[in-house]
Amino acid sequence: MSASIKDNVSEPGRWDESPVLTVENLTMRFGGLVAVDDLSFNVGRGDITALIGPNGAGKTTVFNCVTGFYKPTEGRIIMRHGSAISDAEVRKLTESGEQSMSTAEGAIFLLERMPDFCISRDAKVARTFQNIRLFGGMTVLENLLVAQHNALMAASGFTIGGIFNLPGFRKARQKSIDKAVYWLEHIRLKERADEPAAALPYGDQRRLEIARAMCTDPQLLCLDEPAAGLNPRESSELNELLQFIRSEAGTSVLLIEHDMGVVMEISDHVVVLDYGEKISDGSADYVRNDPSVIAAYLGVEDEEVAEAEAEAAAAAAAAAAAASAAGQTMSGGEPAGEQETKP
Ligand SMILES: Nc1ncnc2c1ncn2[C@@H]1O[C@H](COP(=O)(O)OP(=O)(O)OP(=O)(O)O)[C@@H](O)[C@H]1O
Repeated sequence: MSASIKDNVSEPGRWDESPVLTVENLTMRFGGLVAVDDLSFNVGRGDITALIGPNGAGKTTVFNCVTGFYKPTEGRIIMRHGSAISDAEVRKLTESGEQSMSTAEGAIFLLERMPDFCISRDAKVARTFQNIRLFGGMTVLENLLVAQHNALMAASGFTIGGIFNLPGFRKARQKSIDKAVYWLEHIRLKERADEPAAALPYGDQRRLEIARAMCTDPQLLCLDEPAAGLNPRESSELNELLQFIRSEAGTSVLLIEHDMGVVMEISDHVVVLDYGEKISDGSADYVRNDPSVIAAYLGVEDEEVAEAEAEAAAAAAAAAAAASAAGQTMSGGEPAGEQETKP
């Protein structure tokens, strides 16, 4: 398997070189409805990747396949822990029929074979939902501690260590409190740690939900419309948090988002779906100027897309011809930069 996704709608990028996640020929059918149709794309390690598209394009279905809520009808979803995992190792895992395999550098997981709790616990994929799903009656701090339940249970030896408050358990509990406080500081909610989560304003609840996901130490964080319902100030705080997660925590982010301001400002890589198919895949600039994307959002006819694509191709050919003519003129004389420096 090559990590590079070669097709006629993709701009190759660094996300193809060492992806943390590869979605390969993913298809999801609900009876006769094809919600996702032969979709392939990479999520670059340490990148913010946005999955966008009009309503009903299949974005949430892709998330549900990646996080194990749905078993895909066809296709592979490969999660890599470690940047130097070879195609041969991925092939070996696929042929073995197993769900995961350790490698010299890390591990590989085939998510389509795994139950959802193993995807979050072992493959380290965390997610948030379109509707906030905090524990409203628990305090802000408790919401972050409950996310670390697995580690605390293991440290307690599955009860005994916790009941007798043994040193190993005490240490693990302090570590989880320290981690919760670290994230509370970064979402600026430390002062409200003891308040019920439901009492927070909407934007704070969104950031708390993301912090709760971060407390599970994910390698990949999947966010379903994190900016929905936020005002401009809250949107900008969200952008700041996501950029912090990328740069400081080193976690890769895959997000579904309708707010194009947020997508264009923070995304390293954008994948566009329409009617379950990928119509564009590249940098924010690449997809912004892609006529198919403009058409999908504005709803213009196919002929107009063909016309726009023909115009874009003609403009590119004219620019290339002009550049080549200029190159021939220049090669006959002196380079422009040197001429300027001469007395
Ligand atoms: N469990 C399901 N059973 C049947 N059809 C479904 C199911 N889940 C999704 N669909 C259908 O699959 C298609 C894609 O839906 P999906 O929710 O993935 O789109 P989306 O791009 O996330 O849309 P939105 O932006 O509105 O959330 C839609 O036609 C939807 O009705």
